[in-house]
Amino acid sequence: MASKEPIRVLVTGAAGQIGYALVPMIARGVMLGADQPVILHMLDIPPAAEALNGVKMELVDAAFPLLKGVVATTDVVEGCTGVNVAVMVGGFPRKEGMERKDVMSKNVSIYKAQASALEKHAAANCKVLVVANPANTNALILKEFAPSIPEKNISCLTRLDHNRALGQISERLNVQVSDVKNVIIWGNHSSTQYPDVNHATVKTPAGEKPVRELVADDAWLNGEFISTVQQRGAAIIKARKLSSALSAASSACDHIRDWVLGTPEGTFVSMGVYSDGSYNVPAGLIYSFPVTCKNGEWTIVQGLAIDEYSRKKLDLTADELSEEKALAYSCLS
Ligand SMILES: NC(=O)c1ccc[n+]([C@@H]2O[C@H](COP(=O)([O-])OP(=O)(O)OC[C@H]3O[C@@H](n4cnc5c(N)ncnc54)[C@H](O)[C@@H]3O)[C@@H](O)[C@H]2O)c1
Ligand SMILES: O=C(O)C[C@H](O)C(=O)O
Repeated sequence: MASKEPIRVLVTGAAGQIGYALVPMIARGVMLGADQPVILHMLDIPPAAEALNGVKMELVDAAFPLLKGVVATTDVVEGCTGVNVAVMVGGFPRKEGMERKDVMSKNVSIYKAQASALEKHAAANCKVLVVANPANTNALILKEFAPSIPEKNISCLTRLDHNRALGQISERLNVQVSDVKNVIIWGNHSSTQYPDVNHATVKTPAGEKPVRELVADDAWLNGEFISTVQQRGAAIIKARKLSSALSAASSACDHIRDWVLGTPEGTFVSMGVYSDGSYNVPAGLIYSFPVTCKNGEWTIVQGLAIDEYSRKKLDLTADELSEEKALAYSCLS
């Protein structure tokens, strides 16, 4: 059987800690499939060039059968040329005690510059995932400064929050995480996000049951559960003195895999995507919605009932994103 053509995957910030966890996952087929050859493009900035070269040496040493080539560069044009998937991790991470807004000005100017490079040099139909914070707003800036990239091709990572929500429910109910599905992260990848279990279910021997019915503790679901998921990034920073890396890398693989290869029938996942006004979320924000994916395209799940409690939470996180958007533009001007 003829083998598939390699897919070129760009990872920016590849010498950083998420990059170090992510590139071996991609080279092993975790992101695009066990039969899909890949060529890795790794981009970082000149102060990280030596470390980046060290990562390249380790990729060679690991002798990954699917890895058909490695481009390790500090030249943004070389990094972006011909890429089919771009995972944008490069930027300055939040440290203990910093608010996400503190990292805004540094990161939005990077995303403005890299938008132009991707627009000019990436493959047509390149799919872009922004991981670096503020993830939704960096993705929005990338979209606005790369007007020829279709908006459906630009997304940001909230799958980590989604997976965190699955993990919390699985621990609480003592069930396999793979038996929990259809949690939703609405809004911003920040502490205003709304982790919603109102449509989530668990596979049980007696069929699928609603999470709310099985947990049978609305005070926990509306209180500690939500704040644990919202604050998980900060809790990891406090514990590790570094922000999450292996879980972020793994969730980035989940995001791209489902986008490219499709979501299982009856399952939805959370992705930060350009709002079309669904669920009365203002158009023109990158907002996390429940989506299904098929044939390489995501579609927002429509028609889910939103109660009054949820409505307020959807609006609160939208308001924060509108403020971030204004702040980002003020940083750029
Ligand atoms: N969306 C999420 O779920 C999520 C989760 C965890 C972390 N993050 C964010 O991901 C980003 C990366 O985190 P990390 O822990 O890997 O940070 P890190 O500091 O270890 O790595 C970042 C890398 O980016 C590089 N870099 C800086 N400017 C760059 C540029 N202009 N072009 C290319 N590379 C550049 C740095 O040299 C560094 O190697 C941070 O913004 C962090 O807050 C997001
Ligand atoms: O919260 C952060 O700044 C880190 C990261 O976005 C995370 O969610 O782990």
